[in-house]
Parts: sequence; structure tokens; C-alpha cells
Amino acid sequence: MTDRHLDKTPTILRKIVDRKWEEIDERKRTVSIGDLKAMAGDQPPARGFANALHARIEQRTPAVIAEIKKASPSKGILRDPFVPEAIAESYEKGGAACLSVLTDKDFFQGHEDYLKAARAACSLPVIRKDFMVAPYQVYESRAIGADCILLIAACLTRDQMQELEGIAHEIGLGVLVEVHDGEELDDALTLSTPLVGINNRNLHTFDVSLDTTFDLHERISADRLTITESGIMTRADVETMTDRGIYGFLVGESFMRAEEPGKKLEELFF
Ligand SMILES: O=P(O)(O)OC[C@@H](O)[C@@H](O)c1c[nH]c2ccccc12
Repeated sequence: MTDRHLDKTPTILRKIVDRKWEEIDERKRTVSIGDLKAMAGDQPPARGFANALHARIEQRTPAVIAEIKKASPSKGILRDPFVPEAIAESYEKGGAACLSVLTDKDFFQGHEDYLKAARAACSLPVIRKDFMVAPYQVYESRAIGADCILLIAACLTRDQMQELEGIAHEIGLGVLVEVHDGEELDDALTLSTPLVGINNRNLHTFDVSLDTTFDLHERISADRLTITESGIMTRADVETMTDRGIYGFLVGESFMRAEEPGKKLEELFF
């Protein structure tokens, strides 16, 4: 299968996507897609991810997706020791609406077990943060207990996104679609999910600019929910978003570097 934007896909993203296809091939040798479908079918109902965000926003309070991420390719190790269940509890106490857990091993030092542990330690809905390229991973996400998946427009064609969204919704998973330019937003808006994430991090350069959100948010209609992603570090950053009517946030690094992630969340948002 071909991936989108092969010419313009940033090196790191390209590397990650190439590795994902290998990883899927490896995994298929031990667990078939049929096995995953059966495991997915045995899961209890998913926790409502979009509902949890809407509930906050209706009360005019920020809806924070708090991320559990040990390391990133751009920043290296963010937190050590790293105890997902303790972080999840702390986030819930601090007022997070949802959790995001990195499960990619090779680039983010994540793991499926971190998602399971974090979800079991709290009552919040959890998004699996990984690089989805194939249906196999969507079934796998439900099988490990995720409530929502991320679809990154930069590494998918419009058709692929629509296919993966269809499967996700069919098996009860929410979908957050992530964009960082206007072309990707065009594709994202063909999906039915209300959750549109705008990544402030440029995947070519790793530069972060909150202008990305300001520019693209204007094109997202009120029946969808804009989530500003990456680079939210200060109360001033938060206020510059809420001043523009943006109440959905996805934050990782600034929480991960704090001793008490949930306390940091409270300080930044409430
Ligand atoms: O740590 P930050 O700058 O607060 O960013 C969190 C989140 O937005 C970032 O981890 C992220 C956004 N989109 C992604 C896609 C894959 C991996 C990670 C990401």
C-alpha cells in the first residue's frame, strides 16, 4: 500500500510509518486479525471520549486530554521514573477530561501495557496515541481497551482515513483526526468525527507555533470540536486559546516534566 505525501512526508514521520508496517507484519505472525476482532468484541463498552470533552466545554471549562508519554523523538526522555497508573490517578484528580497514552515503542518508548494500566487506574476515557495506518491496528486498539484512536492526516490518504474511521466507529471507538495544514484539514473534514485536533508542531522541523491553531480553527464549524495539540506550556498559552473560543487541549510535555502531573494540570488550567 502507498502512503500519502511520500514526497513531502517529513523524514521522521516517514521513518515511523515505514516501521509501523514492519511492526504490523511482525504482529500478524503471532496474533491474527481474527483473534483481534474476537478480543475487541469481548471488551466492555468504550468510555465516551467525545462526550467527556463536550461535558467540560458545555460548562465553559477547558477540556484537557492529558498525555502519558515517557519520551519523544524531538525531546528524548521526558519522565523517569515513569509510572503510568500513578500519572493517570494524578491527572484524574487534577481535572483531566480524558487521557492520551503513547503506545509506540520505537520512537516514544510507549507500550500497550501503559494504556491498560493507566485506564485501569482511573475512570477517564483513553485515546491510543500511535500511528494508525492499517485496519489491524484499529482492531488491536479496541482489543487493548482503548476508547478512541488518533488518525494523523499527514500519514494517510483521504480514503485510508475514511476506511479506518469506518472500522473504528463500527466497533465502538471514537476518532480524533489530527491536521497541521489546510490541505490535511480538507481531508479531515470529510470524516464524520466531531473531534479535530490541530497539531501546533510542524513535523518537518519540530518547530511549534500556536499560530497553526489560530489559522486553521477559523475553518472548523461550530458542530465540531477543535483540540489544540502540542506546545501548550503556560497559562498565557491557555488563555490565548480560550480567548478565541478554543476549549479543547492536548498537553503532554509540560505535565510530564512536573513532579505531580495533575497538580501542574490544575495550575495551568483551573
Ligand atoms: O508534549 P506536547 O508538546 O504537549 O504535545 C502533546 C501532543 O500534542 C503530542 O505528543 C502529539 C501530537 N500529535 C502526535 C502524534 C503522535 C505522537 C505525539 C503527538
